[in-house]
Amino acid sequence: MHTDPDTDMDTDTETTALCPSGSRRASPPGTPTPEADTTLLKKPEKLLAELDRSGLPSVPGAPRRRGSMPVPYKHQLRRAQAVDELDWPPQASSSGSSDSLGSGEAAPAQKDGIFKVMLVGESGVGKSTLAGTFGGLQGDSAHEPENPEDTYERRIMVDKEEVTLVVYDIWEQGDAGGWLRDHCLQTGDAFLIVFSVTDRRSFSKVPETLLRLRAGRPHHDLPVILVGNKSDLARSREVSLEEGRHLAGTLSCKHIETSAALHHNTRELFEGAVRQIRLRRGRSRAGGQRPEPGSPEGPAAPARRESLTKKAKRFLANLVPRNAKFFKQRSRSCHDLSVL
Ligand SMILES: Nc1nc2c(ncn2[C@@H]2O[C@H](COP(=O)(O)OP(=O)(O)OP(=O)(O)O)[C@@H](O)[C@H]2O)c(=O)[nH]1
Repeated sequence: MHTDPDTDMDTDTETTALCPSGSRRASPPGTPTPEADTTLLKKPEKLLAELDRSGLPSVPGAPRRRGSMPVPYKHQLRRAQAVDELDWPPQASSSGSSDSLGSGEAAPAQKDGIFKVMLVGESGVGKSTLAGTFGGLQGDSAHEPENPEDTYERRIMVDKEEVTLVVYDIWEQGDAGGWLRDHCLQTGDAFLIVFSVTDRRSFSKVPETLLRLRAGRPHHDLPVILVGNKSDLARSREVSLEEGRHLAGTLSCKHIETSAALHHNTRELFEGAVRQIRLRRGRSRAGGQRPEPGSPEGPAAPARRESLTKKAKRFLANLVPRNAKFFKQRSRSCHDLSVL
């Protein structure tokens, strides 16, 4: 059992729950946001509210939509319609994030300071509990089903630089969750694939989830961290630390074990996600990112439709690194979230 009080998130950071109108409650730095002031929404409504926020007028001084105002017509559409009729998928931003949610018309410098992290994984592995630890919530009452807080925004210091980290816990299982999963895929700057070390089934689903993520953003070098949660439950452990690391090495991901219940390694996880995004942004600025196909510097767009076999091969090639030396390097450092 680990008890590590140091792993709690910074106390000098600011937490902002996103409100229904999509406008954030701005509290001055250092002012704690009262929990009672937090407006709780169900997941789809929260997402629409976020979409609304990205559509706010960019004119300085223009009024922001209040909760009492009617929702714009496009947001009153059914989910499927809304996806079809809004420009989808959104264009990738220069910062490497599609920015369909959240940052709206932010200046590039601002965008660079916003890091969007998606919690994904099977049901019951502890995604909401992890998100709660990030949001500063504590105790069981924070995770009552009628309080489905699922998006947290905090300003945190990582390596002496302040960033705005937004953590989304909106991943849904099953057919009904397809729309939200697509949003997750297109929006995230980094993905935390959470499994429970006490549930081998959730671990065995990791490659499939990763494949889905990489297939959804084939031309992006997505930061992905495998998170073995519930490490405090030593007696019911079904997945060893070595197995987790080995899988991460094989899949070219990072790996960390956490206990959301004890706040063990949770701070390392979220700060690590920021570092992974920063490293990739730095590399892409230095010219190392793979260009989009069809772009002047990228490979020519395929003239013909690919066969299913070819597509499958390409997905697998993306999943497993081709170069054995590279693979060894990656697998050795998969637990170090401060390096690529
Ligand atoms: N012992 C222990 N229990 C945990 C930990 N993390 C989460 N739990 C418990 O596991 C259960 C499921 O946690 P959730 O956070 O709801 O899991 P989830 O992945 O969000 O589940 P869905 O909302 O169904 O997708 C809850 O009873 C949590 O209290 C942990 O680190 N240790």
